[in-house]
Amino acid sequence: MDGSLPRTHVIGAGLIGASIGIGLSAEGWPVTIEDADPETQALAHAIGAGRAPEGSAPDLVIVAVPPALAATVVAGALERWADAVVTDVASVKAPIARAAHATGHGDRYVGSHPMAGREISGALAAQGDLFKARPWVLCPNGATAHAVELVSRVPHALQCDLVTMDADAHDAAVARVSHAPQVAASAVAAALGTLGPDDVALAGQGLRDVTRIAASDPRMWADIARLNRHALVATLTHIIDDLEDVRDSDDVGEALTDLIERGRVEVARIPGKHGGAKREWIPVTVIVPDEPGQLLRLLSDVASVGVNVEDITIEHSPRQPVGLTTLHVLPAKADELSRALIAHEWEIAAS
Ligand SMILES: NC(=O)c1ccc[n+]([C@@H]2O[C@H](COP(=O)([O-])OP(=O)(O)OC[C@H]3O[C@@H](n4cnc5c(N)ncnc54)[C@H](O)[C@@H]3O)[C@@H](O)[C@H]2O)c1
Ligand SMILES: O=C(O)C(=O)C[C@]1(C(=O)O)C=C[C@@H](O)C=C1
Repeated sequence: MDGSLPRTHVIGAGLIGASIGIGLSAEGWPVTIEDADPETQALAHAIGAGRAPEGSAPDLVIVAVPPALAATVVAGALERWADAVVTDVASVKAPIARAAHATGHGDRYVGSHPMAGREISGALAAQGDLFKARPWVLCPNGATAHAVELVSRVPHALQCDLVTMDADAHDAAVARVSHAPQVAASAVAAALGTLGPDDVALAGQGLRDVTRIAASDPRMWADIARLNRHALVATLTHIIDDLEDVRDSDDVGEALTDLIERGRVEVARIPGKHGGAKREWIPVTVIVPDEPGQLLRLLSDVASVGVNVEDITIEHSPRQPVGLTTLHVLPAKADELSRALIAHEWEIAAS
């Protein structure tokens, strides 16, 4: 390494590998990227996720393959490049750390886990800013200070919130904050199977909020469940016990009140957009005709007022040629935005 930016090689050019490649390349890092699938590899090069692999050895290797393959690919990279530091981004850390240490080169391995992703896979879904302001976990587990410093440059470059943890503690925590939520979202979505299309069309925002990740790739989650089975089963047992208490109670209302009250306490502890305290935003819902260009016109009108949109959600109305677009803004800005949009002849929905 010439003392500046590390020559970085990404293995696996799907959603996460290509997003990292785009993000680091945009920061000027020399990135090469490879994928077992030649079409995916060509696509990754075309979208700016890195150049084709070349002869010289990398300083840093980032393994972004499916979870079940991560241990083998990490071990292979440690053997292949004797001076390189190796990291991976798999959603479960302890089994991969064990495999890295079994090679005898575990001091050059630092496990990583960016706590951001999407419910769609593949390079086409990649975004260079996918990880911005999100937690990025490092599990050094016996790595050298040089290896930890080198790997930590990745989350710094991608403007992530760096968190250092032991691999087992990481796996226990993500069972609760990531893996069980996927199971719960899929179970709620699967329960819609008894309904016909007209009944499903009644869905409001509550169902959408709870089921976004139900569209996820089952292959990735099957790998994650197998690798983190123990912690996942413990978490599911906790959730199932709570659900059984509600189902079996003589007073279902009282049992549900207890569950919702405990849930309210815990949900308030989930950090908001930038990892800090959750911010209170006010929703301004606008009725937008389902026609090309209308959403763009709305956002231009919002921009002309100078109000920052903190978040945006779009709900399509199944039987009407309109969509409901909800703009989440700071409380001090909500009235000003509503008045300005009405002046621009937008219809505001009652909240
Ligand atoms: N998707 C998420 O939300 C998310 C978030 C954080 C971390 N992760 C972790 O990131 C990793 C990648 O997930 P993804 O969502 O990018 O998956 P993906 O399916 O989009 O991409 C994986 C890529 O790896 C390639 N690949 C498979 N075996 C390979 C090999 N031996 N050599 C080179 N390439 C190979 C595949 O062809 C594919 O393009 C997983 O380990 C996952 O646990 C995923
Ligand atoms: O936002 C999503 O789509 C995700 O599911 C991302 C998510 C998560 O649970 O937060 C999923 C798995 C990864 O290991 C890390 C991030």
